[in-house]
Amino acid sequence: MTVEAQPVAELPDPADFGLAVVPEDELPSELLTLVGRVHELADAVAHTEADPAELAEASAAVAALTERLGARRRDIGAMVRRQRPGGRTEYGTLANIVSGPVNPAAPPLVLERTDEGVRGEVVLNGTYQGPPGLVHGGWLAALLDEALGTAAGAAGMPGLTANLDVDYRRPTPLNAPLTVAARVTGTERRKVFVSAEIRHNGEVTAEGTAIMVRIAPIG
Ligand SMILES: CCCCCCCCCC(=O)SCCNC(=O)CCNC(=O)[C@H](O)C(C)(C)COP(=O)(O)OP(=O)(O)OC[C@H]1O[C@@H](n2cnc3c(N)ncnc32)[C@H](O)[C@@H]1OP(=O)(O)O
Repeated sequence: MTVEAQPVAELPDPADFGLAVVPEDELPSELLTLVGRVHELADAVAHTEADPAELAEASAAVAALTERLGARRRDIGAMVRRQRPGGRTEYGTLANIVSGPVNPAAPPLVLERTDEGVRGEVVLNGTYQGPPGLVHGGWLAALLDEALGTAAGAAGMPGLTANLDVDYRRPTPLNAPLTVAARVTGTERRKVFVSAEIRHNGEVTAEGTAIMVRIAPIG
């Protein structure tokens, strides 16, 4: 395969494209704690059998909190800047639905670079349920997509997913440790070919390939 999608030595600063950038170490620990609590809250709500009076009380408390916290909203599209070992700088979408550190709906999946590509571990709670007791296939595709995109970015070739193919090999359990890994397998002009898989107990439960297309402003 030809190698014409050349990696860039240094990724551009998203601030140059008008996006807000928040250094990771400036995120208040109180916010991260709140995100974790709301993440757990969603699972509790999805599975509660509390009685109606308790539910009404909880609903009023949540509505009050929503109004209070929503009064000062960050811009959609804000990015997080992370300093990595060796002085490397990485950017991610702050409220990314899969890996965003401030998104309570995100598992979140934290992906680290490896010699091969990227790898991370994640546990999906009951809010990611599709079939009874199992992870929803759309969420598995989302995890794969994120890993595939991050692998391309980590290789210095960030882009958008043009095509995603997923094979579901085994049922993926909820509330169990999963590993997600991805790597670049080839390039051709602006196309970056990537592959990824999700494993439980070492066994592949889902795997996928994607074509990421490097986009002009960040190419
Ligand atoms: C550090 C970053 C970490 C990021 C992690 C986040 C991961 C999450 C990734 C996502 O979820 S991205 C969101 C979902 N994807 C999108 O919203 C993309 C929507 N599609 C588009 O914006 C455009 O279609 C796209 C930018 C992908 C391509 O349009 P372009 O006009 O820039 O490219 P063009 O159509 O000229 O195609 C360029 C090459 O890609 C090929 N291509 C385009 N679409 C394709 C497709 N669907 N399948 C196969 N190949 C495709 C096309 O044939 C061509 O190949 P050749 O070089 O061989 O001529």
